[in-house]
Amino acid sequence: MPSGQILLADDDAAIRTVLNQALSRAGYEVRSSSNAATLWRWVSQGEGDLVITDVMMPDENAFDLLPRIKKIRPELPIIVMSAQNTFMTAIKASERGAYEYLPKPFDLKELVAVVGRALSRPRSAPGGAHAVPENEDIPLVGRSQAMQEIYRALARLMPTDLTVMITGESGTGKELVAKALHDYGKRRQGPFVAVNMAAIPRELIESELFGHEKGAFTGATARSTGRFEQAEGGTLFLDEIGDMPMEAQTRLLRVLQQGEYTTVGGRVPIKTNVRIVAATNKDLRVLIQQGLFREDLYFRLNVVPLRLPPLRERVEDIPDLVRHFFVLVEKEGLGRKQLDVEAMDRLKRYRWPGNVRELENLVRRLAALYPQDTITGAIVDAELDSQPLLPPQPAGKPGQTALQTSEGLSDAVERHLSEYFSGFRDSLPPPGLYHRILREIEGPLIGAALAATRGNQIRAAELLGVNRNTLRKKVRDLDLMVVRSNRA
Ligand SMILES: Nc1ncnc2c1ncn2[C@@H]1O[C@H](COP(=O)(O)OP(=O)(O)OP(=O)(O)O)[C@@H](O)[C@H]1O
Repeated sequence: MPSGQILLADDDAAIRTVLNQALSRAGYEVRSSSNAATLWRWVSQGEGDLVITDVMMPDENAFDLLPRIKKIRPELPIIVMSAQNTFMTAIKASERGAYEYLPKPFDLKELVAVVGRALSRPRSAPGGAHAVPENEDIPLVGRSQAMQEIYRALARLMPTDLTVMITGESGTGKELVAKALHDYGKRRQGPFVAVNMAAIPRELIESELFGHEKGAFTGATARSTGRFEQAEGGTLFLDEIGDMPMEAQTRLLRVLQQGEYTTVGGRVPIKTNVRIVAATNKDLRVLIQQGLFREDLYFRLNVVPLRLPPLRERVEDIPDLVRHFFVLVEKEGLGRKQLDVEAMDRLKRYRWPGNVRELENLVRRLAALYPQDTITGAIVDAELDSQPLLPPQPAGKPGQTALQTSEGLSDAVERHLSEYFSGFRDSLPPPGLYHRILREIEGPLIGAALAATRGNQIRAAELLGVNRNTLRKKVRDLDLMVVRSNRA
């Protein structure tokens, strides 16, 4: 049974009661208060093994209190809860030395797990507070659940130098996330250098990245520095990493393994101190199967994977993003507009194949081309005319709803398979394809059913129309993670 005293501060009595019950049931002793002053008194008297606090309290903002607590008791873990779920909240929590940040509402089981982890971590490793620039324009916009996860992951990554692999469709914000990791991380005084593998001729990639010596190849008339050298002490963002040729992959692997490289045509190993953030919109595991990407490099790069969801999976972010882009274009001298309800509805039902970039471009067009202050649904229709809309949210019972998206599932699978087969050119994929493909479809299907039922396996089995035991076995066999929530 775990033990320890928890100091809890939140001005909402209902939240105090619920958390008190959950934590007491888990074996902790809880003292709770509705204000920051009492929390501060307890902490300064040396009480408590862990603090859980809301950000907005009647007498003080917890972000102002945190540095004082850290000063007198640097090893006391602090968990911050907030309903103000922006990127900056997550970053500030990390910057002020919070052990963890939980956007409200959260799962009680998760809170208890975080408390358990915080209390069992080695005492000599206090959550490293690091100062980040004050009051920046918020770089990442969106408060959807999916973005909350990204913010929390970013906040945890800020004080580290870990290699990060960002995946996501084109235009989902991969470069923006890489830049935020740099700008708010501990290397922000160093350079941020971005290289797009798809934009450089393949035969020049090695020299671009690692530099070359004079005479290394025809046309190399002088020594040239590479991007690694330019990024020394900072971050190197390797975009479209799936397009990196094999030879360059081998050199990159060496950097990740040994922290050194040689220039093209050079012999002397050069030590390097660069944080690598890679990004791709391709499935690297498919490239590995096709022999186009080194598996060992994949594992070295994929230390912390971050998946950016496509915009159609977080349509609730669209109003915030639209507002954000209108503010940006206003700063550039274009008129500020607003969207009527119908126009916003159209945007939420659109597929957004180009994701946030496409939305940003649309806002620019609306600001530049239309004199009226209010943008109507008809205008949005005219601007998006060639693109298919998603069907409206079905109102009928789930059982009556046809399995329908703007691209049929079988069309998508067919397209995927044809790309997969063509990757093997004259040969065939490895045997066992039937079961491999079915597994790939089963995983997301069961995952989606569990997510929709918040991890309730009985309801997920009903939804899927399979036996409960069958579902349990599949979850085990496919090694799926089940996240339960009491909000099911
Ligand atoms: N969450 C967000 N908040 C604000 N702006 C965003 C967000 N996500 C993306 N953008 C904007 O959308 C545009 C595209 O983002 P970005 O270039 O980072 O995407 P990407 O995934 O790297 O695209 P690609 O794969 O095509 O290189 C940029 O102008 C970026 O500023």
